[in-house]
Amino acid sequence: MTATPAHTALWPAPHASGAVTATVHVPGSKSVTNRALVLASLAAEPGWLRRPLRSRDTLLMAGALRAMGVGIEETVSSSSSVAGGPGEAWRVIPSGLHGPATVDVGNAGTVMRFLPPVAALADGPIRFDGDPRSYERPLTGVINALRVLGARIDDGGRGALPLTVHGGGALDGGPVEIDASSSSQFVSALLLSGPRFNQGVEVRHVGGALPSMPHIRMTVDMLRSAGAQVDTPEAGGEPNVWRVTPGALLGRDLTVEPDLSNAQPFLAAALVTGGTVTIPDWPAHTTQPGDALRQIFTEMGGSCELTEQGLVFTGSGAIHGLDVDLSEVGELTPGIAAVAALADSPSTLRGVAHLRLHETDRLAALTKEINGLGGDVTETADGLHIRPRRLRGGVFHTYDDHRMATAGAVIGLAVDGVQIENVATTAKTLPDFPDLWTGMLGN
Ligand SMILES: O=C(O)C1=C[C@@H](OP(=O)(O)O)[C@@H](O)[C@H](O)C1
Ligand SMILES: C=C(OP(=O)(O)O)C(=O)O
Repeated sequence: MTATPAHTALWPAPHASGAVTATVHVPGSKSVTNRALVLASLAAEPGWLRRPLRSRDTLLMAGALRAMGVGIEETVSSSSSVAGGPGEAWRVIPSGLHGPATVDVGNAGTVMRFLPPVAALADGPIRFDGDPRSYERPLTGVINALRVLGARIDDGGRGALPLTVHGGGALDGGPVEIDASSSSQFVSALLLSGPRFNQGVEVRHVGGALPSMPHIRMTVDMLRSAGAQVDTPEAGGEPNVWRVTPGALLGRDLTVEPDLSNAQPFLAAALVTGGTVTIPDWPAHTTQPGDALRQIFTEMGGSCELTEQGLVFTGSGAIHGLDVDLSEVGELTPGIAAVAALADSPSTLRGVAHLRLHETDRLAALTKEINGLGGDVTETADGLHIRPRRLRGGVFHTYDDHRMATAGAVIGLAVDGVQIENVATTAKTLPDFPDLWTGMLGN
């Protein structure tokens, strides 16, 4: 969070007049789409990406890879006879990566962390720049590791963006120690390009607790599906050590799962209004952290069932507070905080100090904006205490954070007169949010 922003456009968050009943088709996962784009670009043969997420973060990723020479062709198929069914499909055609090129990372953690290792494999200079907030987000783990692995990087001594990676067409690779306690994306970044390093890579995390472990498991799973050999702590290896063997990556035909973290506000709508929301294509098995919502929102008063139609989530009308460690699923915090502010008992959200360095300082932003509506939230060293109180309408600022906007919309269902400042910031991962939201409410 920075200083209170000037009001840009205000979006009146719709108030729910009763229990919501809806089926919501949630677009593809940001985290899967951006990993798939990187892996397909590093592969030895072309691949397909079906039902990719089309949002600011994924278009920035595609644009950056194109700038380095990768072919990404966007096609739309209306035929269900095409493998993967109707919808959008991207054909990714790898080629020799090269500079000079400029990469706009926006404020996408996946782009600013996953692509410097790719750039180190390119031939020529690749300049990275982005939104002002991207300069403040941690990157030293990736920069220092790449230097140890043989890359030349000019970051003006900042340890942050903007920077230039002077790619030499190949990278030695080998063992490296990093402190990834500020972002799991440091580990994912090094592993994703690891098969293409001459010696592969051995990443050893040293430092405080590692957040967002499901996202690291997603990286490992997707690498293995592309033919990479990865040794992990889970597979009987050393704790906090991951090894990727050098080797060619396969071109895949991958259909992207719905983004379960973006399903969160819609599930919250069922919980908050005592209604029922169905999310089609909810995967039976997934590494996405959003799958934890089945348990978390059940503990908060709902119930759910995985059916042929998808995940059917039903609210009971009651909303309970909870005491929960969210370190594995940090990106769910804003949505959980919004529901907790409407609950019948207090909540403690723990294990998420690193959210201070996300799109905005999410702990400060949630505290300020919920309290601005009459709430009683205090920050702790690693999270939030939320004591529910009757809330009133008012402006809910978003600080260019998509998950602040969707959290405000959840509160608006129950509290009349909430106005979301800059709802368009949801374009980072869910450009259709306002339409999906009003559609869900039958407007
Ligand atoms: O690898 C990924 O796709 C992500 C990892 C997490 O980052 P942090 O570990 O920095 O929280 C998560 O919060 C982010 O939204 C997406
Ligand atoms: C933290 C998030 O994004 P990023 O990938 O930019 O880190 C998020 O989407 O909640």
